[in-house]
Amino acid sequence: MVLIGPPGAGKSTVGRLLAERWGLDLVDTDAEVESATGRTISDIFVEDGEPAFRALEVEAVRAAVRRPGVLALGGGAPMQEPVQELIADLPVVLLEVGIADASPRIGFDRSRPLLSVNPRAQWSRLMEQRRPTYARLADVVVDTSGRSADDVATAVAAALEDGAP
Ligand SMILES: Nc1ncnc2c1ncn2[C@@H]1O[C@H](COP(=O)(O)OP(=O)(O)O)[C@@H](O)[C@H]1O
Ligand SMILES: O=C(O)C1=C[C@@H](OP(=O)(O)O)[C@@H](O)[C@H](O)C1
Ligand SMILES: [Mg+2]
Repeated sequence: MVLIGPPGAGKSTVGRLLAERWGLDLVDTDAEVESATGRTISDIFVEDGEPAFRALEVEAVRAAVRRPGVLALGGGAPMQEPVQELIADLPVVLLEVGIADASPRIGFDRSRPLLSVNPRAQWSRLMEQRRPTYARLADVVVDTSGRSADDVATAVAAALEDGAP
């Protein structure tokens, strides 16, 4: 199964919790890109630009969908058509969050380069653009506002009828 949603929705955290519950591997595309290149997401954005990061992200998804497990995508990954094609046959769960909950979770440090300047406005603008695509791709939507990551994992599992993917 695949987790999508805005930065701060908890995709990486809830993905790890679900993988533990189900005894499956977790692939977090950001972590894969960092370990494949030996560089941080932030350095890749600054030194090579966003298109270079997006190409690496597609390759991480391509490798991940070959094996069973939980796949946590970066927030921008589902906007790429090749990613949409690669995840088309997998159950897709959208983790929803508003700016009020996302903001303290993210803390808006430099680890998310798209949000390093005027982060709250950037987050809101990006999510306005992305929301229709997220909604179109999602089989299940789980609201994370005011819920712990554990509760979110439970809600995702219940929404998928406790069946591991
Ligand atoms: N439901 C939640 N409630 C509170 N904090 C959360 C929740 N989910 C994740 N977090 C925290 O928010 C931060 C961002 O979570 P992360 O999993 O990296 O989100 P994403 O991968 O969607 O950007 C982390 O510090 C994480 O511990
Ligand atoms: O929204 C985005 O475009 C991005 C989100 C990040 O992942 P998270 O959504 O896990 O924070 C990471 O892939 C990169 O900084 C770009
Ligand atoms: Mg993440």
